[in-house]
Amino acid sequence: MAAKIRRPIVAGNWKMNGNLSLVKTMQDALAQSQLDNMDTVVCPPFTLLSGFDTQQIKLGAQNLSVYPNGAHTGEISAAMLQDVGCQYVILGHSERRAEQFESNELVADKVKVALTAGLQPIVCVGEPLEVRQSGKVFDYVAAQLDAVTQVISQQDLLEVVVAYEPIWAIGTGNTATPEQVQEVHAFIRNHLGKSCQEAAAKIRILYGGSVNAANAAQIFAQPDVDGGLIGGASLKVEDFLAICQAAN
Ligand SMILES: O=C[C@H](O)COP(=O)(O)O
Repeated sequence: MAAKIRRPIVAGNWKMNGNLSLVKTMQDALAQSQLDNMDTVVCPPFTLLSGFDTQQIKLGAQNLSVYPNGAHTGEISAAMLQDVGCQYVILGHSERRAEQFESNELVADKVKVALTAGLQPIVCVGEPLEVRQSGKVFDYVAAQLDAVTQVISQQDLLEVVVAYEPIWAIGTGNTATPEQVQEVHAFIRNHLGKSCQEAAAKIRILYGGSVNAANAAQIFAQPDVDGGLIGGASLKVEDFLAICQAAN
């Protein structure tokens, strides 16, 4: 396999899980690991963000408000995420698109807010099962990407991380095959290249959807896969470390 020019990332999306005890065990385990050739990012719920030592761990949030600080009850701003040491923020996760009715346009606006604040967005895209069965995966993913590229500059696109997460693979154990993953990742890279050729070469594209310690290495070995966005397995310290090792 040819060496990859892009630095791998593995991000653990805890979703609405975890507690202070898991923060401590994850923090201690990652501090002792020697994952020097990659970026390891933990994305716990907002309430646990300040429990991590950002000297040792890269932190990400799972969402941000499209608004700046002010009278927006229940919202968390980009400035607040920076204040607790976040470098990344997951945006457009399919669970938020479905449960919180986040449109392509709202996700794109949030990406712009994150970039303006100096946070690196991890932008999630990916199709539901019926779209895959109808053969329209590329059209679906292209529309999600285009909403973002229409509102940000080519320079800002270089700071974006994309996560391809087919919805049918999330939390189901039905991991996409390495061939299915590579096919869509190559499409994403090529499609982004139409907006910015430099981005096509440099942008990091993660796969998410039932990645575990057993299947990570084979998925990460695909040429256009630069790491993973990990859900369930990121809550188990040993499994998460094993997945990170596979990327390292
Ligand atoms: O953000 C993470 C993804 O939704 C994947 O979740 P999963 O690893 O539990 O399938």
